[in-house]
Amino acid sequence: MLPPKSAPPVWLPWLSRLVLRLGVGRSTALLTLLAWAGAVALSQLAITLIGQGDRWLAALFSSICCLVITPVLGFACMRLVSHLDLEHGHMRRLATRDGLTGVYNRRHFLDLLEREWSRAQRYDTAAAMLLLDVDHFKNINDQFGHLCGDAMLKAVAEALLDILRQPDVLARFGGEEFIVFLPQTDPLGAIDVAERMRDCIERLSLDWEGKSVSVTISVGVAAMRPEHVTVDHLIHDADVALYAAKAAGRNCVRAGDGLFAGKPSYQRT
Ligand SMILES: Nc1nc2c(ncn2[C@@H]2O[C@H](COP(=O)(O)OP(=O)(O)OP(=O)(O)O)[C@@H](O)[C@H]2O)c(=O)[nH]1
Repeated sequence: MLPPKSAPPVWLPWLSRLVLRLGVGRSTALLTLLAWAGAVALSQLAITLIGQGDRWLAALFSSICCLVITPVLGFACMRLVSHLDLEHGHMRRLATRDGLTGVYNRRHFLDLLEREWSRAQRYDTAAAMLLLDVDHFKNINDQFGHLCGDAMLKAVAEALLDILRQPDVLARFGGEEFIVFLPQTDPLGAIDVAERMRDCIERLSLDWEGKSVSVTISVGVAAMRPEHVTVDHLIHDADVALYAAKAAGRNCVRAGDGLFAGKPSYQRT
């Protein structure tokens, strides 16, 4: 039987909140200052208590308090604060990232999207959404095993990240489905990105137990339009376009109706 886990000290949550609020540098400085103030108070106490009897002993004790206790406590504070900061980073990562691929998870993507959406609407800038689905992914699991499927999803996510610009947001939307928000991107630009992604994944090859495994993706493209009242409308348009890409035989890009304001939907030849 495992020994019962001891409860964390009561001051730890308080310290954790302090590090979150002030950051590593400022909380280390504050704690070191407190340690120094404690050491000075201790040395004053020593001078008062021992000072009348032995002045040398009092001077030695107060020097030890100031010269030894302050750096030791300061160093300990720095270690503790860095450790708490690492832990916060780890927790943040768990809350916002997909555990397998490392890209954003669906929930965090939707949070980010709300922010990006209001910014695009406020400044009246173009924006687009891509919904990508790995074709016949079940076959990869069935033929090469689930671990190979996992490795393939990681490779796909990495390849997609390589294509995107810094402000673009990529997330794993579901099992073998990814979603991308492209701020300040017009419809033609979005289709260009989608086509480059499709082409890159088609050329991607995973070496698995001596065999070369490859997949293709279908991509649905939707552009932000005045009729879109919420982000859900944009996602819905991308979903409809993705469905069209699947219906057209997969490994292709399709754009939502109305993307070109009257012009026919994009077709890959
Ligand atoms: N290895 C692995 N497989 C997953 C993961 N998430 C979902 N899948 C699998 O992805 C497969 C998706 O299958 P389907 O929804 O039938 O779609 P598909 O085979 O890709 O076919 P189309 O989408 O129609 O082209 C299922 O077999 C799921 O088990 C995952 O994290 N790892």
